[in-house]
Amino acid sequence: MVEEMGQAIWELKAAHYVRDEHGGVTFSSNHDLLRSQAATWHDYVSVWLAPAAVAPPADRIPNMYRRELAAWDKHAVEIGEIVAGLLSEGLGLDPKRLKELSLFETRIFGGMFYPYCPQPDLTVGLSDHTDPGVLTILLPNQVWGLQVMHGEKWVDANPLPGGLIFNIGDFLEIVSNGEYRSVQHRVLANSHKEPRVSIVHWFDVGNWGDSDEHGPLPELISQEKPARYRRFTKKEYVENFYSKGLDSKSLVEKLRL
Ligand SMILES: O=C(O)CCC(=O)C(=O)O
Ligand SMILES: [Fe+2]
Repeated sequence: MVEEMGQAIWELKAAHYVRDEHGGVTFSSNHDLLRSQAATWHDYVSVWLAPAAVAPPADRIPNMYRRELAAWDKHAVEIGEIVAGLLSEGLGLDPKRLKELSLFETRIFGGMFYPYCPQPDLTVGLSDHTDPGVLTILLPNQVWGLQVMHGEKWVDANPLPGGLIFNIGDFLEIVSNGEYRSVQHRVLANSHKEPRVSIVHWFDVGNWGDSDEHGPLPELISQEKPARYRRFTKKEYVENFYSKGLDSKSLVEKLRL
């Protein structure tokens, strides 16, 4: 479906081409184009799925993938909740703790489309970044290109057929007081003739007023393990993300004590 949208006729793309990143359905080329220092080699479809206040009316979602998207979202929520339970337990907390904090209430679907790039040494497909939210689920096709930073080195994250990849985001790193680390990753410009396609589900905090604060969970802070990050407001979080390209400093670096 993302591949179809990527290859779609220009009229369809143009109907959804917007650079507003705060809700609804968008189609854009190089989604952080106006914020980053250099252009990268991808097209991008996104749909805000929840909360309802930012989700588009159903008829704004292109007909060609309305049903598939709803089905995929349902599965992504199921698996996201299972993983959230395991992540809570991994912190020694009640399995429902992260969910009850409304950490998984905002969901954004992203369809990343990386067409063949004739000069892949001149740019990347997607700049080096950490995901700002809580958890990301990736479902890539079999065209290779994703890399993660391991130690000081970029390592290929080769796709397994049908395999899902879960990324910890900055938010979860902070809430877990650094027990989980957000992973730095990037996508190389696609040198294969076939397009690289990756389906992305970002889970983020819902139900969060402008002046409410989040920070390391109090039960994870002790004399032996003092807070590693300061608390922050929604305003700070949103401004940090939207004032820069993907390629510059993450929130984690700014909040580290
Ligand atoms: O294309 C991919 O597999 C990764 C996409 C990604 O990292 C992102 O959109 O945040
Ligand atoms: Fe990412």
